[in-house]
Amino acid sequence: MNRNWIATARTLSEALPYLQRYSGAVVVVKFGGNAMGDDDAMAEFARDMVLMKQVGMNPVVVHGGGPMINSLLGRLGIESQFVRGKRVTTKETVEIVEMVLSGLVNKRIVQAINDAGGRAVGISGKDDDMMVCEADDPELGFVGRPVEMNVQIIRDLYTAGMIPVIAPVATGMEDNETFNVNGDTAAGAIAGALRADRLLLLTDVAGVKDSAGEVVTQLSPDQVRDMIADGQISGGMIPKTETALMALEEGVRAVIILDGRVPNACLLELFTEHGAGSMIRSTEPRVKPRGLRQGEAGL
Ligand SMILES: Nc1ncnc2c1ncn2[C@@H]1O[C@H](COP(=O)(O)OP(=O)(O)O)[C@@H](O)[C@H]1O
Ligand SMILES: CC(=O)N[C@@H](CCC(=O)OP(=O)(O)O)C(=O)O
Repeated sequence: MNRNWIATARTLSEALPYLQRYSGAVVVVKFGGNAMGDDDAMAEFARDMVLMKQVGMNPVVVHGGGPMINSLLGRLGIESQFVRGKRVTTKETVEIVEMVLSGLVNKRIVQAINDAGGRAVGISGKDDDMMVCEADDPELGFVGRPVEMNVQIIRDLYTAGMIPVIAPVATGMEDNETFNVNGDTAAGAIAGALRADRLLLLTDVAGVKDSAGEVVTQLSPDQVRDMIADGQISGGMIPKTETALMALEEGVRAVIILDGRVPNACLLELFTEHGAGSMIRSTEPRVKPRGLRQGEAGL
């Protein structure tokens, strides 16, 4: 018998406890612009989402698209400026941001998931007033901080068999303003409001690294706070880990920061003993299941 077939059968068999464990689980996946890569990488990500849905999980995709916004702004002769990881967003820029995120990037992901056999529906925080924001910081202009979440639309979509794909653009409380929301912030707010079982933050590093450059596979919120305080966590990893802490406080069971450029990163994390990246959670250590009865909670 072909050895590859035997290995494939074993891999499927080994995935059984994880498939049981995650049946019905809500998994919010933040797909950052840097993790998106080329068409092949996009197609692979889409297949992972469709597989998760097929085996009974409820994936919810929240995407970024910072590099794509930079590119269009550059072509228009507008310089990109960031303060503490967030884009300074003028009234003019916010139009470009919405065009790129709700248009180009959102529909590219929707199309890839549909091509892989799923049923993706693209929305932004504006749809059904899902995410209502106020200004984050006057220095940043039209950058929003979510203050009111109405996530029933997301539940309706995944209950009906669809995969929601969400652009981090939102409505303001007054004057019909449009706000640009950092993708990590939006994913954390959505995962928190859904009380998601998992929040996966796909980025372009292997995980949270310590001062020796080693990925720390398991972290408690206190360890994360210490690493921010002593400078081991810096730059773009600060808003990411702060988002993780906030999501945990709101009831998300665990947050994983992982490298989205690794093939099948989400499947590797969810369906193998190996796991991937850095898991941040409050209580028990990272225990992998030995085999659960159908319907038994194991998260
Ligand atoms: N302790 C750390 N572990 C890993 N990455 C870190 C750490 N501290 C700072 N970083 C930086 O954070 C970056 C990830 O944040 P960012 O570039 O904003 O990601 P994304 O664009 O995917 O949202 C890494 O590329 C790395 O340069
Ligand atoms: C306020 C703010 O910074 N918004 C981000 C939204 C996109 C994003 O977060 O994209 P990545 O996940 O690819 O970085 C921006 O304008 O770039």
